[in-house]
Amino acid sequence: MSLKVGIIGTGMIGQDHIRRLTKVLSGVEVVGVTDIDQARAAAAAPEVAEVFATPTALISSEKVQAVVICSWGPAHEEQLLTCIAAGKPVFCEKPLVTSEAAALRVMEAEVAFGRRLVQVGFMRRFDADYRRLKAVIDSGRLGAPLLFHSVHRNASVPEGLYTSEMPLNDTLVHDADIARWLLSDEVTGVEVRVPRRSSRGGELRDPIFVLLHMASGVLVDVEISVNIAYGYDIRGEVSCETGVAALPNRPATLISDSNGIRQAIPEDWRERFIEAYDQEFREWLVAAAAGTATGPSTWDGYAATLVADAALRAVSGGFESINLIAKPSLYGPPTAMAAE
Ligand SMILES: NC(=O)c1ccc[n+]([C@@H]2O[C@H](COP(=O)([O-])OP(=O)(O)OC[C@H]3O[C@@H](n4cnc5c(N)ncnc54)[C@H](O)[C@@H]3O)[C@@H](O)[C@H]2O)c1
Ligand SMILES: O[C@H]1[C@H](O)[C@@H](O)[C@H](O)[C@@H](O)[C@H]1O
Repeated sequence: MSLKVGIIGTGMIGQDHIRRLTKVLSGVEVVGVTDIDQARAAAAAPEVAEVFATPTALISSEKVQAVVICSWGPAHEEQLLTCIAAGKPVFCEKPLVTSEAAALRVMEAEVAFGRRLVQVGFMRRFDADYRRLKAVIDSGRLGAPLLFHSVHRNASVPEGLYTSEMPLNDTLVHDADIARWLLSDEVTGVEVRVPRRSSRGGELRDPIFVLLHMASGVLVDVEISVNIAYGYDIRGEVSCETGVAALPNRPATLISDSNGIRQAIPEDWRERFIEAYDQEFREWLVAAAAGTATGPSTWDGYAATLVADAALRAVSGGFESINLIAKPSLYGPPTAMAAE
């Protein structure tokens, strides 16, 4: 039997996830869509799907068994709380929410419900290259990790929609989450440096350099560049005591012509992480069909939100510390930092 899913937000990633759920994956049916732009929702809706007037109407419909949230970050809180109140499993695109207070409200509601319902869209955790990198670190054969270099480059970002806070509260959250996950660690403090501004980014602080201090003492440097022009370039390298482990360059067809020999670079996140998104939804569908959620949790979304908040405060210079609440047992054993 197929899981009946409703989609909130039918913009770039909403449309890509509709394609994935209707054309790539099995065991799922998209039965409803909604967007504040009703014409966009209608254009994106698969033939069998109903276009709902509001997120609340979609979430409360008996037709919809589980929900996928692909609206803008600031809209996520209300939609998540409505899903939790309805007891429906929900996949929420990152960022979970855009403030600490909102993250705590969502966590409180899910803990009170008593069962995990929320999976956050940190798709890098489902990427085969990142999974292999983590297996090497976890095996311990290179000794303890000491430094992690994370490079996050976007060719461009949507003009007007991508605001000055977003390098830190929309883009950096991926690097914060992957650092926590790869290193099985928590971020305890953040520093930010703003170098010479790219002339391509208008008023945006771009690029931006972030240093994450982990509870173990590992340092993570992150380059965020969101107007790099040449493609979507994601790199990661972990220096350990007796060796270095890095993400591979993605295999792509080698083109030889009068310009030389070259390999194509992915254009954007859709291309770079296409298999990771497929896998994240495969795993979500299994858990959602059982009425729950696995993978990146509300706790992980909360931790990444605190990093974003601290980074926004650290823009003016200095070190900003992060203080997580004690981890509710719903999200697993206490982390190093929460236990201190
Ligand atoms: N995991 C990833 O790699 C990844 C990639 C892209 C986007 N995202 C995330 O997905 C979300 C959407 O991003 P996008 O690039 O598709 O943006 P987008 O602007 O293309 O689409 C967002 C859509 O949501 C709709 N919307 C906004 N608020 C709404 C509300 N309150 N109710 C109903 N509809 C609403 C908008 O009208 C728009 O159609 C963001 O949170 C973004 O950070 C994640
Ligand atoms: O919403 C997108 C998405 O999360 C991408 O994966 C990231 O690279 C972009 O910077 C961000 O704006």
